[in-house]
Amino acid sequence: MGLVDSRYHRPMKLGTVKSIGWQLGLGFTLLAGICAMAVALYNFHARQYMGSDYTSLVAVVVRSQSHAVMFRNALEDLRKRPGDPDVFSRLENFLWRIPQHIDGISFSLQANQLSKSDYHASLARLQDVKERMSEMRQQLDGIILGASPEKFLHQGQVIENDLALTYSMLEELVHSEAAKQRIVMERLGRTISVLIFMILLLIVGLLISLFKLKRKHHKVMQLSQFDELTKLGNRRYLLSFAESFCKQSQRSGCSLGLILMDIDHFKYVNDTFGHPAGDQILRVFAGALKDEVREIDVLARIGGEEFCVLMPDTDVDGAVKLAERLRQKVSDLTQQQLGVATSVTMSLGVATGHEAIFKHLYARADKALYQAKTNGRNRVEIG
Ligand SMILES: Nc1nc2c(ncn2[C@@H]2O[C@H](COP(=O)(O)OP(=O)(O)OP(=O)(O)O)[C@@H](O)[C@H]2O)c(=O)[nH]1
Repeated sequence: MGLVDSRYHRPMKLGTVKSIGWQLGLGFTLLAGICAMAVALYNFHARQYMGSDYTSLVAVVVRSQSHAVMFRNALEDLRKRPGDPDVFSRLENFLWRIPQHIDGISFSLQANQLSKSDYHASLARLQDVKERMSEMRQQLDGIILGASPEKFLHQGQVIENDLALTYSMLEELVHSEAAKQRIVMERLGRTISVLIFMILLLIVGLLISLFKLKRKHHKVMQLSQFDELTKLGNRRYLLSFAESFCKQSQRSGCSLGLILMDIDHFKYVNDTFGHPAGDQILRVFAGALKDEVREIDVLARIGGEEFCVLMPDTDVDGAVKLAERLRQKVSDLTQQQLGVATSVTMSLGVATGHEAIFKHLYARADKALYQAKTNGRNRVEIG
């Protein structure tokens, strides 16, 4: 009498749980890594376009183009009305405003992170125009005092041509960059959608895996605590209640009862009718016990043909009464009920008390069971 016969218990599948945990962790890390790399790569590729405001840059360039046109008109007016003070003041205004716009455009080009090589030549030409305009301001002072405007007009026409050409080149550049930005933004939108989809997929995958893991864990717990043949709890199941029942009995002062049961001459049954018949008897036997015990009692199969009932709040009289009832019920099982052409009896050992340690209660019941066997079997003894 003693330990569980390992031949009749399936091994726990703890390895399965561990491997699922591994797969889960690895899958999550891989996906998270891929997502992070995709975002980082795209950010690097698209950073030139992210912070650029091409709409306002286009507006600045277009406005500057209108300055060039107005400057040309003012030059025309000077040609037609060389002494008109109104024309002088318009020209003065342009010679002051256009360089300021050139500074504004230079700043906007640099701030919008365009590729320097794309706008370098235009910028150099604008700087040159700016310098030439400061010379023209001095020339205009001379014209106001009566000098000939011919040189001024010629230089003004060259500058106006340079400005028109440079601004149209810049407009083309900014438009093409704005088109690229639109494409990048569209791609970015798609990438974000894909990422969100992947994250959702990841969450769903995780939830499914967690659900499966929980089910496997439940199954492992079942396998590790229950006996497949009789569907009763096993020794581990019994022990999971035993110590707390002992503590509770000590605290409440109520007696804890334990009945150990062992089928008599079961080896003979096996040898005579075969193992499948023995299994059948064990199943019927377990069912008969189950019908008799209270819900609060812990019924377990703790060995091959060895069973026990742990009963909280049960004194010796109550325990012996139940033991006798069980013994009677088993010996009354008919051949029809058993499904085998034989009858079955069992020996029982009873122990009750307020033991602090379950092992001590068990040892007393075990000793009583041994007494029942040696005193002729099919009987109850108290330990
Ligand atoms: N069919 C079947 N037999 C089992 C199972 N578990 C243990 N046994 C058998 O139960 C028998 C127990 O034999 P013993 O320990 O000699 O005890 P016994 O023949 O019942 O004799 P006593 O206990 O002294 O009355 C062995 O033949 C085991 O193989 C099981 O799950 N199924």
